[in-house]
Amino acid sequence: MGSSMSSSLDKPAATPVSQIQETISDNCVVIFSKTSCSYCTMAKKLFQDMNVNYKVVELDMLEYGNQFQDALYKMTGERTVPRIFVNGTFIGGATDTHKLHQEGKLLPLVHQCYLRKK
Ligand SMILES: N[C@@H](CCC(=O)N[C@@H](CS)C(=O)NCC(=O)O)C(=O)O
Ligand code: FES
Repeated sequence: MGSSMSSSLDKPAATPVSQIQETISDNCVVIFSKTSCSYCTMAKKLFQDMNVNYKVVELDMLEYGNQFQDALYKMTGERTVPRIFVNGTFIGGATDTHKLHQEGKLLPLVHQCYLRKK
């Protein structure tokens, strides 16, 4: 499963927003998470159960994680975790993502991204 940490995210966050934008354009599914957060674990499990690869950024493992949370606040209106992006777009937190999945809308978004990258 794609759960490796990016070293490019583990340095002074001069432009955290652009680093986040790069990460979400490089990966179909990105979960900004904390290792201590069970909502985050549930969100990861949702994608695992769908056999969908995701990139996870564990903000509590990054020296500048706080700055990334500030950037996520600017981009999404909340600095809570998880913050989940699919196909380059913010889809919400854990609750929103589970709801999208229940409505059958999550997998189509992931597939759109796969098709785009072919
Ligand atoms: N309904 C939101 C709840 C998000 C939330 O409250 N997250 C808490 C942890 S479970 C949080 O981010 N607290 C602030 C922090 O960790 O910086 C979701 O499903 O994502
Ligand atoms: S579930 Fe409590 S920190 Fe996220």
